Amino acid sequence: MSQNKTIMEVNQELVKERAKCNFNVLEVTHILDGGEKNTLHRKKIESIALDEGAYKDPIPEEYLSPKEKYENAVRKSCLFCKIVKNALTEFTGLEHFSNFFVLRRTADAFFKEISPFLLHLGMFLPTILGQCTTEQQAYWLPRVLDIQIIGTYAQTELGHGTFIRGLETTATYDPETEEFVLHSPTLTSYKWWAGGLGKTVNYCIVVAQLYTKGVCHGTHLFIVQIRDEETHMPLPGIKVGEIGAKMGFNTADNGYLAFDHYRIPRQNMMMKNAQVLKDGTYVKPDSHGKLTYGTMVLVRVILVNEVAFNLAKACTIATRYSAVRRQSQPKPNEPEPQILDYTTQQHKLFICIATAHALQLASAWLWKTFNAVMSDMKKGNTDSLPELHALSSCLKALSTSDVTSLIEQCRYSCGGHGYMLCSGLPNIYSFVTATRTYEGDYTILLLQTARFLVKAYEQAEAGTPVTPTVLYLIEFVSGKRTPWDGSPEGIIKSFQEIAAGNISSCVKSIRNRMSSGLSFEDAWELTTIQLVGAAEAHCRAVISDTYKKEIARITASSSTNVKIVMEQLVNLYLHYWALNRTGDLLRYSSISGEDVANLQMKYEELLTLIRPNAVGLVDAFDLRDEILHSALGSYDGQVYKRLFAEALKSPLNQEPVNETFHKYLKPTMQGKL
Ligand SMILES: CCCCCCCCCCCCCCCCCCCCC/C=C/C(=O)SCCNC(=O)CCNC(=O)[C@H](O)C(C)(C)COP(=O)(O)OP(=O)(O)OC[C@H]1O[C@@H](n2cnc3c(N)ncnc32)[C@H](O)[C@@H]1OP(=O)(O)O
Ligand SMILES: Cc1cc2nc3c(=O)[nH]c(=O)nc-3n(C[C@H](O)[C@H](O)[C@H](O)COP(=O)(O)OP(=O)(O)OC[C@H]3O[C@@H](n4cnc5c(N)ncnc54)[C@H](O)[C@@H]3O)c2cc1C
Repeated sequence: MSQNKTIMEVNQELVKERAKCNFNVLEVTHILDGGEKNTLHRKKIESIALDEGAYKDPIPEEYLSPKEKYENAVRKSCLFCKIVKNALTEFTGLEHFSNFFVLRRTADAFFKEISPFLLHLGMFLPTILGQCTTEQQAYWLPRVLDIQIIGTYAQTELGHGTFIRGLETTATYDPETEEFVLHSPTLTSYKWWAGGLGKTVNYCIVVAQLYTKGVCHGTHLFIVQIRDEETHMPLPGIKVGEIGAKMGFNTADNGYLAFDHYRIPRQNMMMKNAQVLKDGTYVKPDSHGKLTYGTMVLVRVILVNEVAFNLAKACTIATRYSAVRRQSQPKPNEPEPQILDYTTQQHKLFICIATAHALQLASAWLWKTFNAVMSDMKKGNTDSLPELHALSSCLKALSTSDVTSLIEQCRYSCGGHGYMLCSGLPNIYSFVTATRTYEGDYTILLLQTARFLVKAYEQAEAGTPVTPTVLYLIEFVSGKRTPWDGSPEGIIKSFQEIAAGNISSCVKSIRNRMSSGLSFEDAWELTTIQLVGAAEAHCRAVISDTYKKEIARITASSSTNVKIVMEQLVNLYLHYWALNRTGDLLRYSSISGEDVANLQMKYEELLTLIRPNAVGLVDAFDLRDEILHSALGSYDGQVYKRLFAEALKSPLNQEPVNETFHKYLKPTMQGKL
């Protein structure tokens, strides 16, 4: 493995673990990267960006003041841009966006939290690609890709994040001057949260209610210059600043923004889907009404990959640490075991490895689906958009929620040392927990998927065709059931039956409530707990099915031992979730109590089978130490030496006696305070 320039010798515990591993680690790395070519490309970018050590901080980030942290993050963002500029100029369209995954991964060596430029590449650029006409793109894209301007995406307001139709910022067209007048009528209409808005960006995309000829046409997108390109001073009519300290994202200068009758040229409305003509005539999009929500769909797709990567980081740290750490003495006169040998520790960690694989493969599949839908839409066909919206919504919701819990589980599995910032786990957690909220809150997105599922159920009942991911509904409404057999295919089938059963129960509840006199909205509202459950069950079935099929497809030409360990992980994922949902299985499938006991036995066997390969499996994520930022998870496993070295960096350790002794402690102890 291309591991890092380690200055310490590798801990013998890890040497032994690596010797035990029975599969070719590099082959698994290629699977996770999507092929050997991608691995080589990734390593090349990582080398360009990291080999010279430019990412290193003179003082550890955590000991800087908030202002210094931010300034350091801007310095490093500019440096990172300079280093990877060639990779940016290779970019020619949305279909190449996956190139940025490699940059994103590499950037983690530079930032323990996040770059203030994240939104520039993560949302400003894709919105220009997705929402601008060809002429607009020709004007904006070169400036964006060359970082001549820096932008962000300002949609959320102080008063509304979820309910986009409730946004209050207005953009009123003035045909006299051919300009839009942007205005923030209330405090709750202030834009709030956009990353980089506080101090970094000079442009942003603003989502505002469009008024022309006295009529409101709903939310539309506008490119707005907010700061002078020379002086960086906010332009007249703009009020902008930073929103303050947060649980994480503290180097992202999330900001607020308000407009006082601020004018922008007509051409700055993003006009790919709807237009305002010079005289103020509004030209409606002739296809799907929600096309202006396109960037959110893209970013939801990207986030599945993002959290899979972060989970890979967390479980690399926790698994390597668990191989080094020894604790307790279950058998008298025998050495303390590695904590990785405890079955409960394996239960905490191996599901993390399997989930990182499942989500990595599901995200690659979703990315392909996204590109296929985009290509249909270029030809004017928006038929597959509702399914993409339903899929990206539930996959974003479930993956961010699962990964948030599993990263916390990785921290628990590292005991007290996991609580240290230098373990790397708190930063990973505080970054990932936000993904559950932003780009569409968990509950909201699952309810969007539920809308789609309820409609699909009604179509299946009516005998009209349904889309591929809900084909299982046809069997369900026909009354056909598959007897429980405990095979991987059988478990996936039962997950589909759970999903179908849950959707069917929701439909019944809504109908019953409506027949007792409630409106559809009220009946829906009272059923939302079940609807969220149904969407979650559907998504679990989709992830499980995709994971199993993708592994079978990709490993068809792999070596035997790689095939075996990959299949063990798929089975572990399926058994874990089957055991987690025994209530649903008993309700919707033909599983018996004895079958549940067999599932448990099989699950515990899988843990034992995976155990010798655990360190090899996390090595296969091929995460350089620079990217992990972890005293517990480095490739050399020198956990204690690294923890001590980190402790010595604390500012409190730079002097033998702190001045508080003379000011407060001594007077207190001597009764003189
Ligand atoms: C070189 C630089 C150096 C620096 C290095 C940096 C690193 C390198 C960069 C690498 C970049 C790559 C990585 C990128 C990572 C990305 C991270 C980005 C970080 C982002 C930070 C956060 C940003 C944000 O949060 S932006 C704000 C997001 N806000 C939301 O998501 C709001 C959620 N709300 C909604 O989506 C909607 O309002 C909703 C869905 C709740 C309801 O909308 P509605 O208008 O009320 O609609 P409704 O009536 O309910 O439904 C009508 C109808 O429409 C359908 N619908 C809804 N939405 C969509 C949609 N999006 N698409 C299609 N259809 C949709 C809905 O289903 C209904 O259909 P029917 O049932 O058929 O009627
Ligand atoms: C770190 C971070 C970065 C962000 N970056 C950006 C950015 O760059 N640009 C940007 O525009 N925005 C950004 N956001 C904002 C983000 O998109 C919103 O916070 C998010 O969409 C949730 O909206 P909200 O905050 O209004 O929550 P709310 O909608 O107020 O949600 C609060 C609670 O109410 C529940 N709820 C709300 N409506 C319903 C309903 N209809 N049914 C059932 N329950 C409901 C939710 O489930 C949630 O539990 C960022 C947020 C964070 C945390």
